[in-house]
Amino acid sequence: MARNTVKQDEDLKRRSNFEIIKRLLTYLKEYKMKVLVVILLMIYVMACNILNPYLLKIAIDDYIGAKNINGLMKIGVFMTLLNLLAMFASRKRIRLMSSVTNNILLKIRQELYSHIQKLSFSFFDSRPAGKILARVIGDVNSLQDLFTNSVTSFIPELLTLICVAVVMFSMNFKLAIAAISILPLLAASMFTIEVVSRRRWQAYRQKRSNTNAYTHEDFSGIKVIQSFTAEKRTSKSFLKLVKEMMDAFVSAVRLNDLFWPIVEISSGIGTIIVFWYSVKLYGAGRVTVGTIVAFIGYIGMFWRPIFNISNFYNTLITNFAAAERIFEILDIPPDIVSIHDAVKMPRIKGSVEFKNVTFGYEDGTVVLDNVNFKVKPGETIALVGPTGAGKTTIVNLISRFYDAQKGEVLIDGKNVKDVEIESLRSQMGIMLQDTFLFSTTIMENIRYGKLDATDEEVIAAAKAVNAHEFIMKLENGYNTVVNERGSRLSVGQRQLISFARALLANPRILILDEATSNIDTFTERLVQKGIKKLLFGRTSFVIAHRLSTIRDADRIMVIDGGRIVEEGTHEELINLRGAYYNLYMSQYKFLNEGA
Ligand SMILES: Nc1ncnc2c1ncn2[C@@H]1O[C@H](COP(=O)(O)OP(=O)(O)OP(=O)(O)O)[C@@H](O)[C@H]1O
Repeated sequence: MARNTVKQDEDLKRRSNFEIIKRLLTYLKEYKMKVLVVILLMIYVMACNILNPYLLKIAIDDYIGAKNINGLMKIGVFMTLLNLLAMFASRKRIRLMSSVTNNILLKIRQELYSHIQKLSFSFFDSRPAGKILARVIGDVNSLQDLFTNSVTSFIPELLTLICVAVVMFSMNFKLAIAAISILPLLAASMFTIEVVSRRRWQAYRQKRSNTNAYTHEDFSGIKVIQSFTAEKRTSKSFLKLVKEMMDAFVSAVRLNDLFWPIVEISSGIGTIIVFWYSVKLYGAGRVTVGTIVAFIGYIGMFWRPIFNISNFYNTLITNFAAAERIFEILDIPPDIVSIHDAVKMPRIKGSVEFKNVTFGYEDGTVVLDNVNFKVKPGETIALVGPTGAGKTTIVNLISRFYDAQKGEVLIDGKNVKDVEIESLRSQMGIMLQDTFLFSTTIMENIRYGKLDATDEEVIAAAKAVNAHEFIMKLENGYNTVVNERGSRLSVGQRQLISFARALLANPRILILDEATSNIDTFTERLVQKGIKKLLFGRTSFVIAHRLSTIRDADRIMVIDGGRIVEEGTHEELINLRGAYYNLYMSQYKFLNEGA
């Protein structure tokens, strides 16, 4: 998948209008009864609007002229009731339709959210989080107008248009043809605008997404920005992105502004044609004055729905780009999925084997090159090697975050591709270097390891990894709320909490990317003890940075250039005087000896 950055526009496949409309309509299907009621209510309101002038005409001509107070009262009461009802109908329509729209938006958002959660790491590798956020929030919001006002008004407007056209054609065929003669020209102009406008709206959304992604990235990295006093530079980049977004918006809106003049001019020309032709027909004695007067009246009624339908079309174009962006994500198939007849992974005993595994993140690159190893249940493996060697990649394949291009990854003799992903991952504990804590209480953060754990179980896990003591010293103990990512805690404290979380999950295979950060000796001891407790009784892979962890491991695998270059215990490898020895001499000995 091509990689996208915050400042770069995304590539989007263009879809046909028909495809988008069809797909949007599927969301309305579930609410067809409600939508029908909304349409009927709208038709009622429109009929009232059409009837009002007629009733007024009767009141003036038949009752006021004839001084018929009784008749006038009756028609007055009738009109009041009719319009009161129309008012209620309008309110009901708005409420009903906004509830339908909100439900649809909720559904689309949920669909997007749960779909994105199923997508593999490679999807997230390929685009910044802010751009994903822009689609789930911004683009879905854009559909609101489309559903609330446009979809339902389209049908009544079309009906009105058809009714008026039928009346006009039945009154005088030739005049009716004259009245609609301008329509093909109008349709052609609209179509031309649509093609360009759609592209411009898509460009605007791309720019908006870039700004969103940049802001997201910027605020996530605000500490780095401030510590390198890069505020001015980032502000400049932000301004540039915002300006690009604004320009794209202006360019799209400018085109939209052409819509109304075109419709107005067409309506004007249409009316002039009817006038001119009526005079001609009247001169030839082929039409009465009454017909001409009625026709002029109907021309107005004919153009109003055209105005409204054009408005609908305009909204459609403006928001098609959002729909396109939403559907694009929904249509990305997750590439790491359970196969059709996947079996549930039984309780894992813990043997792990790599058989001729070759893997690259992108086509044509090789990160792991024909890797082979076997690990027995309960063994602790320390993965060491220079940066970029492929250590994280190995553990990524064990958890099946990516699939190997060649070879097999076997757990208890079963290929990870043949088992249900959930049953596999639920038995694995993955602890990343950068401990991720959510902005909630410490209790809830630990409970993340086992959602149904009782408070007592949470506390027991915290005690086991020596986290209890420091937690109790916090102002609200386990109910202390940590900031986003846990930034109010020290690195060591965050690690201890993540150990408790992992211990609570009680995984059969543990993957630990050991943090490198220096912490005070006291916390370091606690962390070391915590690690020991965690590793006990389960197969573990530790991307090790502490000499103590490496020494305690049953086996050390030295990875370099995507291959296992040495394997053995600390002593064996030191005696070998090879890659590990060199690594040890250059890194671990001096950095970790004191730990
Ligand atoms: N998501 C990714 N997409 C593309 N390439 C990647 C990705 N993750 C890692 N790589 C590349 O794969 C190679 C191995 O990376 P890996 O993260 O496995 O190294 P590592 O041994 O864990 O390094 P470190 O000790 O620095 O964490 C590196 O060249 C890296 O640039």
